[in-house]
This record gives sequence, structure tokens and C-alpha cells, in this order.
Amino acid sequence: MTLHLEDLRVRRLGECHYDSPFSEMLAAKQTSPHYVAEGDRVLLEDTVSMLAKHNLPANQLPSFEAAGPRRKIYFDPAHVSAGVVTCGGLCPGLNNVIRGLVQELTVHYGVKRILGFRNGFRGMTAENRNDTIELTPERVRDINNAGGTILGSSRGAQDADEMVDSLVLRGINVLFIIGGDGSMRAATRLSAAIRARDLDIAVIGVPKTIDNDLPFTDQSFGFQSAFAQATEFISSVSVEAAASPDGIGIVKLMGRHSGFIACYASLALNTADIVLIPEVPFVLEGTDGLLARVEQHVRSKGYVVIVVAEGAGQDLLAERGLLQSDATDASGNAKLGDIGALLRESITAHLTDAGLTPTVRYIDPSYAIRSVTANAYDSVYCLRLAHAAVHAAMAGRTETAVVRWRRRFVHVPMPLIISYRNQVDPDGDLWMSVLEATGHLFPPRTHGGLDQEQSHGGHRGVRRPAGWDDGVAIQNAGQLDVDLPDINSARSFP
Ligand SMILES: Nc1ncnc2c1ncn2[C@@H]1O[C@H](COP(=O)(O)OP(=O)(O)OP(=O)(O)O)[C@@H](O)[C@H]1O
Ligand SMILES: O=P(O)(O)OC[C@H]1O[C@](O)(CO)[C@@H](O)[C@@H]1O
Ligand SMILES: [Mg+2]
Repeated sequence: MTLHLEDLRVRRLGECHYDSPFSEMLAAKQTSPHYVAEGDRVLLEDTVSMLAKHNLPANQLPSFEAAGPRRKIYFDPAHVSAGVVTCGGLCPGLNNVIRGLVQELTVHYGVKRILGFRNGFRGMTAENRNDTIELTPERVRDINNAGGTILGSSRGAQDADEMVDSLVLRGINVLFIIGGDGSMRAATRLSAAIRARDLDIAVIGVPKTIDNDLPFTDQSFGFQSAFAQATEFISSVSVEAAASPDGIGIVKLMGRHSGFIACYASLALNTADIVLIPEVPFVLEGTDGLLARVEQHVRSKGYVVIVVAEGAGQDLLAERGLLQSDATDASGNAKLGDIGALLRESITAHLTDAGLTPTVRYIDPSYAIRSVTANAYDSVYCLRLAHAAVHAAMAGRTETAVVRWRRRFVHVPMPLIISYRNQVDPDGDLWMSVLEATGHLFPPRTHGGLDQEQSHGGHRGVRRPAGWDDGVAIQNAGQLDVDLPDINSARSFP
């Protein structure tokens, strides 16, 4: 399927008639290397060859609407009641985003009423809709000092119409959804239900995912804090492995389908000998297999450190009957088998057979990683995303996520954010860096790169309940088939 320029157009509730509190500040601002003026756009692609192949005038190149404050806004702040909900797995920085939203809404726009729905979308059901937390500047003052989310989060299906009823009954006209791919799918369904009733409610997403698996965003918030924390555990097993005869250190890190945390945490320390991620298949046996490679390391260096993403090698578990192929969590995400345990057992058996005396240290620090507080970098990032989200909502944007793309903050229509899964490209420069750092070009490439399903539009391993929409599949952003009018002319979405 093809991405059309129209797919990059952000939906608007209507014309902006109210003066924004930022009008004066914006009056003289122009686009610069550090600022994108309202009305200017940020390019989707960033190489000469990608842009050249479109053969289009500059103002028709695929681009995103810039985020940020507008001179005119859609909502009268006096009549805004905002809702906030956090959904899916935890991620460092959730509280920072909540705090940033509340501060921006109250201090700059003068919004008086902000409600936090509790425990994810579950808090928006008929049963729970009145159990909200009033979010005031006082309530959120110190929440950034703790990990998790003061609102709670959850997985599991809720009825979109019932959630719209909750918004109507609680008088919410601006909703901020902080969540991952599943949450953005839910947000899209919720938005469709809002549109079907012709309601004047803005839905803005702040993409959150510890796995960094959402596309069209440089890196998701909390990711840096998470992989920084993960390095602590790699460091521990490295020390343990190095101090044991024939030592084997294994750390299993989160990453259901995308091995970004494993890659970045490994690069940060540069002590891992082998990195295994879902995107790059490997085998255990044979001369090209992991076991032979591990034995080589142990014989030459005395120990080996392996960093494995939880989604790696699931095919190996399946072959051995160690994977319940249709098991899912409440949100329809595939439940994974324990690749770390398989590595531990098979490496121990192999090295023992080879006459060695392995000591295996296996750590699975998953929850100890995603529950940490945001570091200084992520704290800044979360706050700026929150600001962008509030500006977008007040300007009447809807069904839109706020992200940072190529260093600029932009608006990405929600269908795009769920259109495919961001994964480590085995042909890309990140994986090349990992191979350079581990120095052994392992695992060897057994195929030509991510297949079509994996990289573009695929949701392998995600099994949603019947009737759920997994969003449109689009072609590789590098192969956009551009079709269409000048999207840069400001125009309301029909
Ligand atoms: N296709 C869908 N349609 C409607 N609702 C969905 C869909 N997918 C997920 N949801 C709902 O969105 C919420 C969050 O989804 P999920 O548990 O998959 O986490 P997520 O947002 O993907 O975050 P993460 O991947 O970081 O854990 C859940 O309440 C889930 O029921
Ligand atoms: O155990 P939970 O809370 O379902 O979360 C586990 C999953 O959540 C994720 O962090 C994504 O949020 C995955 O990497 C991980 O497998
Ligand atoms: Mg998800």
C-alpha cells in the first residue's frame, strides 16, 4: 500500500478564532535552524537522493506539520476541560509528561479543569469514569521524581462508544492519550467514534514505548533512561562472567519485536560479545551457530557476555515446543517464551559436553528498567512533548500524535504512527555499529534484510481481538509513492 501526501495531513476540528497567549511572542519569529515557524513544514525524508526521486517542487515534498504554539487557537481556554490517560506498559517519563501537560494547560492557557482517568482506558469505562484524579499544579508538583504513572495504567479492551460517553458525561473536550502502538490504535478508534457523533473533542497522542517501536519518531521518550539503566545489568553480568572460570553472562532486555534497547545498552558499555535481537535470526547449532561462537569466546577470552532482547530467537523456542503460539496478553500482544532460559540451558549443555566448566549468570531485569525515573535528557524531552501536545490540542488538532522527527517537533496523524512497527534494520547503520562493537559479525546474515511484513506494515506476533483494526500498512518511507496536491497550503481537514 502506498502512502499519499494526504496521509500526512493533520485533522483539525475547525478554524482558529481565539487569540493565543503566545501571539505576541510569535509575532516576529521565523524559521531558523532552531525554530520552525507556524505554517512551515518539516520534511519526512532527509537525504538528497530520497528527495530528488520525487521530482517535485519543494513545497510538495512529503512533510509534517510543525508542532508548537499558534497565534490563533481553536478552543476558548475558559471552556476547556482536559482529560489525561496513560495506557500500556510503563515507561520512564510518564509522570513528567503528565506534569508538563498540567503546567502548560494551567499556567499558559489558563485551563481550570484537568481530570486524570485512572488505570488506562479501564478508567474510561462506565464503571470507573467517575473515579478520576483532579490534576492541579499542586497535585503534580513533584511527580517527576518518581517512575511509573500517578494515574496507573492497564492493558485490555474497552468499548470505544462507552469511552466517548465518559468524555461527554465528564465534560472533556481535550483528551491526551499517553501510550504505545496499542494505545494509539485505541485512540484512533475512539476518535472515529467521536467523529461519528460529530463531537467537538480533540484527541492528542503522546507516543510512549520502552521498546522504541513506533515509527515516525526519532526515539520515544524514556528510551534513553531505560537503556541507561540496562547498562547497569550488563555491567554486573560482565563482572560476574569475567570472575568465573568459563563464565557466561546473559542479560535479557525488553524488546518484544524491536531490539533497540539491547543495541543501545550494548553500545553504551561496549562490553557485550554477542547481541541478539528479534530482527536478526540466529541458529544454535552448527559452525555458524551461537553455541560454537560462545565456545570460541570462552576458549579465547575466558568468558562471554551476551545481551539478548526478549523477542529474539522465538522461532528456536517454537521449534522446541517451548512457545505457546497463540498465547496473548489482555491487549492481544503475543506472549513470548523465555529465550534467556533456552540460552542458559543449551550453552551449559554444550560447554559441558565440550569439556569446559561453565558458570552461567543470567539476569532478566525487565521491570527494573522500565520503572525508573526519567533521566535529565528524557525529562527535558517529556516536558517539550507535553508542551507540543497542549499547543496542538488548543489549536484544534485532533487524531494526531506529537513527536520529534529529525530533531524538530511535529504533528503526525495517528494512522501513520500505527502504520508499521519501527525495528532495527539489519541493513542499517545501528546494527552495523553493534556488529562493529562486538567485532565478530555474529549472527551471520541468513537473509536479505527485514522482510516486507516485518519492516513495513507488519505486526508479526500481534494478535488483536476480532474486529480490531491494526491500521494501514504503508510502504517503506524510503519508497514513498507520492501522489498529490500541495499539502502545504493551510486548509482545514474536511
Ligand atoms: N487495535 C486496538 N483497538 C482498540 N484498542 C486497542 C487496540 N490495541 C490495543 N488497544 C488498547 O490500548 C491499550 C494499550 O495497548 P497495549 O497494552 O498493547 O499497550 P501499548 O499502548 O501498545 O503500550 P506498550 O507497547 O508500550 O506496552 C489497551 O487498553 C488495549 O486494550
Ligand atoms: O509484563 P507487561 O507489563 O505486560 O509488559 C511486558 C512488555 O511490555 C513492553 O515493555 C512494552 O511496553 C515489552 O517490551 C514487554 O514485553
Ligand atoms: Mg505496544
